[in-house]
Amino acid sequence: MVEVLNVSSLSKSFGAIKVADDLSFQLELGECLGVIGPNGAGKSTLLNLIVGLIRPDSGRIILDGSDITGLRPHLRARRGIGRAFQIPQPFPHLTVYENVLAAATFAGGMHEDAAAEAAIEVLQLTALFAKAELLAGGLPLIDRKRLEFAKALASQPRLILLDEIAAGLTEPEVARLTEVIGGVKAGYAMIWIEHIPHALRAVADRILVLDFGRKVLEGAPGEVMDSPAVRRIYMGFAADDVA
Ligand SMILES: Nc1ncnc2c1ncn2[C@@H]1O[C@H](COP(=O)(O)OP(=O)(O)OP(=O)(O)O)[C@@H](O)[C@H]1O
Repeated sequence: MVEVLNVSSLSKSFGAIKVADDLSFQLELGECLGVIGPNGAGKSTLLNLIVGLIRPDSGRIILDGSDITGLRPHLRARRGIGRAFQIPQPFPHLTVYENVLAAATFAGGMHEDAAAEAAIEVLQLTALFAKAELLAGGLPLIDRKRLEFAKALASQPRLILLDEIAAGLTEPEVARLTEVIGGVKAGYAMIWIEHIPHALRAVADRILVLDFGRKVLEGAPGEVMDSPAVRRIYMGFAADDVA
């Protein structure tokens, strides 16, 4: 087992609001940690703490054995943290290939042939190869989501952070995106915030439940999703709604 991320006793408050409250968890290579919790629970804040956009009040973040708690965001990115957002933001006037190539070059620090090879490999992994020459701005939402994920992969990450990447997709599209994410996860450590329970069930190895910045529960997806407390309090639906 290779530990990629170790978060210990991470705390952060904005004024009187605790957005991270003594959070600790670990993540190994090939593992996907799903993160759920109600609106305002601190899920995006956790990712912002990990990428360095927000500094914690206390606690430590260790990536691949090195303490990155004090590092600035661009230096953390260089250590191998890639992020994909809910709203994809490709360069619309560049092709799909050029977008991924730009990520491999500028975020991944690769040059010429190596960047081109990496871009092609990522396009294949994300089922975008056939669309490589299309302009990113004209893609349907599912392909823009794939491209968002492809750009994160092209940045040569060890740790991939996914922030509600499946939001806004139809059911069949969620399944297609989930297949892509599940297909590559063995090579990375992943944290995936998502409000779609069955997407997390399909890919996540563990699920961490946040509320008011606190870890309420962490465990196997079935166990966590089937917990009456999670169904009622944190996800706002009744037991029978979960597939
Ligand atoms: N920069 C900031 N300054 C002050 N308060 C903030 C800041 N960023 C986040 N917050 C507050 O921290 C709390 C947690 O926000 P966060 O976006 O992390 O929640 P979330 O779990 O991701 O919610 P959602 O599911 O709605 O995206 C919220 O109350 C939010 O208003």
